[in-house]
Amino acid sequence: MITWNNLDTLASFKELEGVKKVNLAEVMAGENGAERVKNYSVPMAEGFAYNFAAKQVDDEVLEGLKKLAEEAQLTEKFEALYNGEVINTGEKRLVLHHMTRGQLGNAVEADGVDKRTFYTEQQKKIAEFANKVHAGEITNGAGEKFTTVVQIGIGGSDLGPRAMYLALENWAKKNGKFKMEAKFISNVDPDDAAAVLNSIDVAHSIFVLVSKSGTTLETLTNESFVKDALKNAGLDASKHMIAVTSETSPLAKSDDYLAAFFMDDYIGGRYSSTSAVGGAVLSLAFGPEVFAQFLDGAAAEDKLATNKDVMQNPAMLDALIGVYERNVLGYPSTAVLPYSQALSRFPAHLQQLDMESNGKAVNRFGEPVDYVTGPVIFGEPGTNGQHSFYQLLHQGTDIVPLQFIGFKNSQIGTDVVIQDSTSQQKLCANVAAQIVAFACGKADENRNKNFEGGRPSSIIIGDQVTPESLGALLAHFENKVMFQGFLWNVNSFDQEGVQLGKVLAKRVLAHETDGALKVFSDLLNI
Ligand SMILES: O=P(O)(O)OC[C@H]1O[C@H](O)[C@H](O)[C@@H](O)[C@@H]1O
Repeated sequence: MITWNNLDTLASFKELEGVKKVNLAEVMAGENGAERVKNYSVPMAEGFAYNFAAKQVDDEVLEGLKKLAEEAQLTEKFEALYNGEVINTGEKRLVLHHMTRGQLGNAVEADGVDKRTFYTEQQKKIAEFANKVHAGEITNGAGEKFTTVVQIGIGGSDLGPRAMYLALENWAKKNGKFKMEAKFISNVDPDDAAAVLNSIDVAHSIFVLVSKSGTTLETLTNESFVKDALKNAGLDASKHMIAVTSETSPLAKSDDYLAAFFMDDYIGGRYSSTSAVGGAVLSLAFGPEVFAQFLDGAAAEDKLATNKDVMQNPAMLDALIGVYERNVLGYPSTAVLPYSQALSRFPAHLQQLDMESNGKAVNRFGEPVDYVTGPVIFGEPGTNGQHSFYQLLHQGTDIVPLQFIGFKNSQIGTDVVIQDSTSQQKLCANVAAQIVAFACGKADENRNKNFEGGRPSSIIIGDQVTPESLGALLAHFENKVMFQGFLWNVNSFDQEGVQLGKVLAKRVLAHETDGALKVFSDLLNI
């Protein structure tokens, strides 16, 4: 029997609050620290390891976290989720994104169909379509091959696919898998669509309109923007556009598209990179085989997340340490710091994934909770971040837990030796140095130059950003966020908090305003 309880009602949580806090600077110093780095590491899929040596935990805290995982029934809740229970209580929906990349539990039937069959059929259709585009069997009106794919979408219909495309672009070019360049239009700022349209050859571009609901103002506006551009170029828009949406959306019934591919309400936007939402653009850009490899990596990581043993379940451990930092140590935010240029937009994707999922002040039954939930997530790739906001991370008044991601190898492989080391070695040297600098600090008589240390971080270390490893990394964070939602007893799968602003914006555009809204509207010349 699963019971959904608030974090502060769990005996194991109360016990954890009483456990002696770890002095990170102390435990990370000397031989002891070296031992921790060797031992506090959990294998992940696709050659990754999650190393938490520099987190503010010890064996006693870990014991407490294991008890918490058990009492909060994390494994059982995940099991219920992938077996098709209505986990999204706010919207009364199942949560099935894991099914887009594998089958963890039972077959799930919903809306009269087997869901796994539905998702794989969509993938097959996308693969066939992409292969035909690449083979020149599906062409523009003049019978010429498409060379560019442009995704139009926002939020979950943009961030994940864009981050994944950028992560694999150079890998694909290097490995002979690059089929088409991809561009993305998301913002309703007209400069976004205009700039993208100016940068491409519209006559040889295929546009993927992505909107699960089919009602998102920004996306529909940008669709019209693009259709206008196609018309102005004397082109038939319906020969240049495909749609990815849910079967119940208004877009699903339209004849305006060359083809339509479907996801459904059981795949949250921010969890949709492995569905048709990521599938269409990534299959067109790199070929369906690459997209399938990406799904394999995600599936492998999902499997690990089913493990009952916390020490063999990196996503669960990461989640538990995060909750410990948030609710016991009281740290307000988390920085995600990939030391990889390929992951330049990965932090932006994680911002939505994490903050839209767990930025909640009521539990899954709609009752207010008496504890803090999701942290503020931000990040930039290293080393760029080091020359930007690391000052605050090292010496600011807030302690910000850090999640480093590092790779032994670059993607392109071109490198130079300057001052006896390659750029890749310099990159990796920096991440190693940062972990120790944050954890251990350095005493100095000059207070201004003093580093307290005690600033916790973890690192996920991998070989290279490849389709498989990227899939695994994505699934790790999706599962981490899910487990944290279980611990906080919030519904991680709805996002009511984004509605009010949308409603008020509509009122502004309809000139139905008064008070502050009216004055702001006037100030902005609407
Ligand atoms: O895919 P769509 O239905 O167009 O939704 C796009 C995005 O907009 C909404 O406002 C939500 O906050 C996001 O979760 C969603 O991903």
